[in-house]
Amino acid sequence: MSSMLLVAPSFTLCNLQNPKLPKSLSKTPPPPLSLKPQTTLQTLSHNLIISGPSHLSGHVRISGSKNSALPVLAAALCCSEGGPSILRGIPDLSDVTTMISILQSLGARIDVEDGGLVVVDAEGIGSVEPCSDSVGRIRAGFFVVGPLVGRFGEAVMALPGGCEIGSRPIDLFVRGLRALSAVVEVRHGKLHVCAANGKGLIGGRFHLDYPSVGATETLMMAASVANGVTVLTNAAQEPEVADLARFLVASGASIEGAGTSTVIISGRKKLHGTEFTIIPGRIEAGTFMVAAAITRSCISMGSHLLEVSAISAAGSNLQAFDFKTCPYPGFPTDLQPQFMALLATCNGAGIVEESVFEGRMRHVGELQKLGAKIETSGNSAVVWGNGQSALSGSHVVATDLRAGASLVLARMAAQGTTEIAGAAHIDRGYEKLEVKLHLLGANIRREQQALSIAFK
Ligand SMILES: CC(=O)N[C@H]1[C@@H](OP(=O)(O)OP(=O)(O)OC[C@H]2O[C@@H](n3ccc(=O)[nH]c3=O)[C@H](O)[C@@H]2O)O[C@H](CO)[C@@H](O)[C@@H]1O
Ligand SMILES: C=C(OP(=O)(O)O)C(=O)O
Repeated sequence: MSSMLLVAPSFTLCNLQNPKLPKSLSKTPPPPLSLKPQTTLQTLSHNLIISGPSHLSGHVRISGSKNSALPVLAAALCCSEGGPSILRGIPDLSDVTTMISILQSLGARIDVEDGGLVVVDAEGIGSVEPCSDSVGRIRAGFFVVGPLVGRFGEAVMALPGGCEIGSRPIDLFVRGLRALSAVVEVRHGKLHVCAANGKGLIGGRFHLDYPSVGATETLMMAASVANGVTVLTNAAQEPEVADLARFLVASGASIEGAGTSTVIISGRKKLHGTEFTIIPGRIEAGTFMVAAAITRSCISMGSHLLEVSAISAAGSNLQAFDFKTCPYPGFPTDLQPQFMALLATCNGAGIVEESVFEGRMRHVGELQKLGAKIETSGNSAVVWGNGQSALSGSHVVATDLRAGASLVLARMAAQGTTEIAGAAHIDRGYEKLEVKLHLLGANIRREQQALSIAFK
């Protein structure tokens, strides 16, 4: 039916000469398009309903780090002997569930217990092609290419997903794997990676043009189960990179310098299962610090590693500040939207520069709907803060994980009751955010609505 509709206008033009209709076409007008839905998809939309302004008090427990849990789960694929990897502090996040389904699609056996315990038995995995749908949902799904090609000499990967905050290419992964002697080709939209000699990867030197977290982690995993020594320069220095190295070393790898810009990995053919506890989430901790500051409250924080840590307190008269996001040890891009929300409630103008991701300003429009005075130019923004009463209620939409967090924070400072749609983005990286905020005194609840989407 659609091809007839497309052909019809051009036929009108040809018809002026000597119309010769192909047999498959006729001059009979097509039947009117049926508006009757043929397929209906039922899904749940998650909204957060927040009444503000809130005042917080009490203690919050920070969960394990998403960006540590995801690569450590991927790295468990390197462990081919000596029992399973017993991982503690793994947060209950939808990204973790997706990563677990990726490992299961490869044949890993996984037990998820209460309290953040996940046991991964990757000894008998029987596939080198993880579920494309799951890999396409999260950025870290792609990281399994490192363990797979390192251990089996082969991997077939769909392209990764993750927060839509820029183009997020994978060129550094590809060039890095090539430096370890892999052959990388794209066929039918998938990346086919194999060790050139048909056996395993061979260590090599690789300089990252940019200190990419994911590329550094992926290459560290691949090099841990390669032959020979690998040297990575201009490597990412994030604490999560160092945490991954701690896991790999506990599993038998030899890695020096992780957490600095030069990482030296001496490949070992086999890694073994181990017990490991991941670090708490510094981005979640930072988000709760902003929660305290934006509501001019005082809270304390603890985690599975440190029972009581810093008290976060804030006076009522906060002055604006400037910041620029950069790779570690610079200001983390994953806290930029939350701190932008805080700036909207400070006094004076603050300049925000986003240097890590070229598309991480999508929260600006939503913060503006809440009354924030923000002007953007490319990847910079000026926020004119106007004290705590600057924000008021409006329905807004979370477009990605940290954008969602910034809207929750801004809404807690704002007057009135409204909803934030798209809470599923927040669930990717925060464990029960609304429950934790509610326990601290925020007036916040989740509403699930059944949505029917009709396809014709
Ligand atoms: C699962 C995980 O750990 N996610 C984190 C990780 O993402 P991720 O590992 O994707 O972030 P990267 O450090 O790789 O990305 C930083 C910059 O490098 C660019 N780039 C990256 C790879 C590449 O091959 N080519 C390239 O140009 C990206 O487009 C981006 O502009 O680090 C980011 C930066 O701290 C965080 O925001 C993410 O929360
Ligand atoms: C960008 C983020 O995550 P990811 O890299 O998993 O998309 C984030 O955690 O803010």
